[in-house]
Amino acid sequence: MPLTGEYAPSTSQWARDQAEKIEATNGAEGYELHGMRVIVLTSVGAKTGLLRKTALMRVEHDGEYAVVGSLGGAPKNPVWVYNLRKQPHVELQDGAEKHDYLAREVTDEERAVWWERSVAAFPNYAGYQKKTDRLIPVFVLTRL
Ligand SMILES: C[C@H](OP(=O)(O)OC[C@@H](O)[C@@H](O)[C@@H](O)Cn1c2nc(=O)[nH]c(=O)c-2cc2ccc(O)cc21)C(=O)N[C@@H](CCC(=O)N[C@@H](CCC(=O)O)C(=O)O)C(=O)O
Repeated sequence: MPLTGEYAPSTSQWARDQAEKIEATNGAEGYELHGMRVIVLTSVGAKTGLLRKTALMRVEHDGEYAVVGSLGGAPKNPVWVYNLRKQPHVELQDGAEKHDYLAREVTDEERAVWWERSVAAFPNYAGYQKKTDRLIPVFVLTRL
C-alpha cells in the first residue's frame, strides 16, 4: 500500500533536485553520483507527517537494500533517520522500480555485514565514519 500524504521538499537543494529528477524521469535521469547509483527513499516525517524524499546511495543485496545515514560524516544524523525510526514503512525507488519496504535499523554483526556491502557500493562511507564519533545508522529495507 503506497504511502499517501503531502510531499514536503528537502531543504537541501542539490539533494532535492536529484531526488525529484529521478522521480520525474521514472529513473531515467539523475540516478548517479560520482558514477555510482542513487535511489530515492520516501519516508513519513516524524514530526510533520509530511512525505519526505531523500536521494541516497544504492546498496542492494538479494532484493534487500541498505540506507546509510552518513550525511558526509557530519556530527549529527540526517533527520530522515528519525522518520524511519518512527514510521518504518517507506518507499524506495531504484531506477524505474518503486516499491514499499519495511525499514529495520541493524546493529552488531548484521550491521557489520551491511556496512561492508555499503562501503563496497560507495567507498566514501568508510571516510565518513572516520570523520565522526557517531555510529552512522544503517537500516535494511525488506520488501512489503
Ligand atoms: C536537509 C534535510 O534532510 P535530511 O533528512 O537531514 O537528509 C540530509 C541528507 O541525508 C540528504 O540530503 C541526502 O539526500 C544526501 N545524500 C545522502 N545522505 C546520506 O545520509 N547518505 C547517503 O548515502 C546520501 C547519498 C546521496 C546521493 C545523492 C544526493 O543528491 C544526496 C545524497 C531536510 O530536508 N530537512 C528538512 C526536514 C526533513 C524531515 O524529514 N523532517 C521531519 C522531522 C524529522 C525530525 O527532526 O525528527 C518531518 O517532516 O517531520 C527541513 O530542514 O525542513
